[in-house]
Amino acid sequence: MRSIFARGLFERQVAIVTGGGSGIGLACARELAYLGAKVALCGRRADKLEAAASTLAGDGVPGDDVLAAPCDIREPEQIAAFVGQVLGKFGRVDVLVNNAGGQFPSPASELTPKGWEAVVRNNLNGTFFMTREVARRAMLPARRGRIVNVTASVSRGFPGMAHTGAARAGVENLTRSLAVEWAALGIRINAVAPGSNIRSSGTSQYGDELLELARRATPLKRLATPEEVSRLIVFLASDQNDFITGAVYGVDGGQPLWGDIWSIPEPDGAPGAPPDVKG
Ligand SMILES: CCC/C=C/C(=O)SCCNC(=O)CCNC(=O)[C@H](O)C(C)(C)COP(=O)([O-])OP(=O)([O-])OC[C@H]1O[C@@H](n2cnc3c(N)ncnc32)[C@H](O)[C@@H]1OP(=O)([O-])[O-]
Ligand SMILES: NC(=O)C1=CN([C@@H]2O[C@H](COP(=O)(O)OP(=O)(O)OC[C@H]3O[C@@H](n4cnc5c(N)ncnc54)[C@H](OP(=O)(O)O)[C@@H]3O)[C@@H](O)[C@H]2O)C=CC1
Repeated sequence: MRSIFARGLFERQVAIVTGGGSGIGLACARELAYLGAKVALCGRRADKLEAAASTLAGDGVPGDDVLAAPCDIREPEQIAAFVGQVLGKFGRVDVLVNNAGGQFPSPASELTPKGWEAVVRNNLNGTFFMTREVARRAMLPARRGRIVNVTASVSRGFPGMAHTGAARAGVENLTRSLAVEWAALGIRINAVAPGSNIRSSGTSQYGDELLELARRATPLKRLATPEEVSRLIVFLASDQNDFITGAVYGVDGGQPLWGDIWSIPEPDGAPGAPPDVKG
C-alpha cells in the first residue's frame, strides 16, 4: 500500500466507504486506512466484504479499526442499521465516500419501470439516504464532515445507459444543493466522476472490447487504475480540503472531450446525412 499523502492525515477519523468491498471503493478504503482512518465498508455481498477485510488486514490495518458489514443502500432501514453499527463501534463519522453504485446497459426504449427504478434507487436514492443518515446522526451534530460522491462521466448524457446518466446527474445536482445548505455547518461535499476508462472489478464485467473502445476514445490513450481515482477522493475527503465544496471533478483522461465512449447504434437516419431542412 502506498499513498502520495502523509501518514496520519486521517488519524482519529472514521470513514464510511459504500461499495468498499471492491474496485474504486476498496482502493479508497485501503488508502484511508493507510493514512490512519478507521474504516467502515458496506456492500450487498458478505463474501466480498470479508475478502476486503482480509486485504486490509494484509496491509497491516488492525482488525479493530475495520468494520465490514452488509448493507443494501437501496433500503433505508438497512442504511439506518449500518450507520448505527458504525456509530456503535467507532462513535463518530468524519468522512463518507458514497461510492456504491452501478447499472446495466440497455436501450432506453427497452427499460422497464422496474429496471429504471432499480438503477435510480441504486445510484440517486441510495446516495441521498446514506448521506442524510450520516449527516443527521454524525456530521451535523459534530459540525464537521467531508462527503465525496462517486458518480460517472455523464456530461454528454449516457446514451445506452440513460437510467444511470439521469441518476448520476441527479447526484451531481444534489452535491451542489447540499454544499450550500451545509456550508456553514462544517460539511464539504464534492463529486468525483470516473470515465468509463478505469480498469476495475466494475468495468471488467463489460468485457475487454468495451475497455479497448474506452481506451481508444481517451485522449491520454490508456486506462486508469482505481488508485488514480482514489487519490482525488482521498484529498477531497481530507481536512486539507477546506475551500472546495459543491464541485464535480472528472478522472477520465480527457475522455468527455472527444470520441465515442460507448458503443451504441447510430441514431436513426443515414449516418452523416444532413438534416432535412424545408423551405
Ligand atoms: C462502462 C460504463 C461506465 C460505468 C462503469 C461502472 O459503473 S462500473 C460498476 C459496475 N458495477 C455494477 O453495475 C454493480 C451494481 N449493479 C447492479 O447490481 C445492477 O445493475 C442493478 C443496479 C440493476 C441491481 O441489480 P439487482 O439484480 O439487485 O436488481 P433487481 O433484482 O432489483 O432487478 C431490478 C430490475 O433491473 C433490471 N435488470 C437488472 N439487471 C439487468 C440486466 N443485466 N439487463 C437488463 N435488465 C436488468 C430488470 O428489469 C430487473 O427486474 P427483473 O426483470 O429481474 O424482475
Ligand atoms: N470503473 C469505472 O470505469 C467506472 C465506475 N463508476 C462508478 O464508480 C463506482 C465504483 O465502481 P467500480 O469500483 O468500478 O465497480 P464495482 O462494481 O467493483 O463497485 C461497485 C461497488 O458497489 C457495491 N454496490 C453496488 N450496489 C450496491 C447497493 N445497492 N448497496 C450497497 N453496495 C452496492 C458493490 O458491492 P456488492 O456487489 O457487494 O453490493 C461494489 O463493491 C460505482 O458507483 C460505479 O458505477 C462510474 C464510471 C466508471
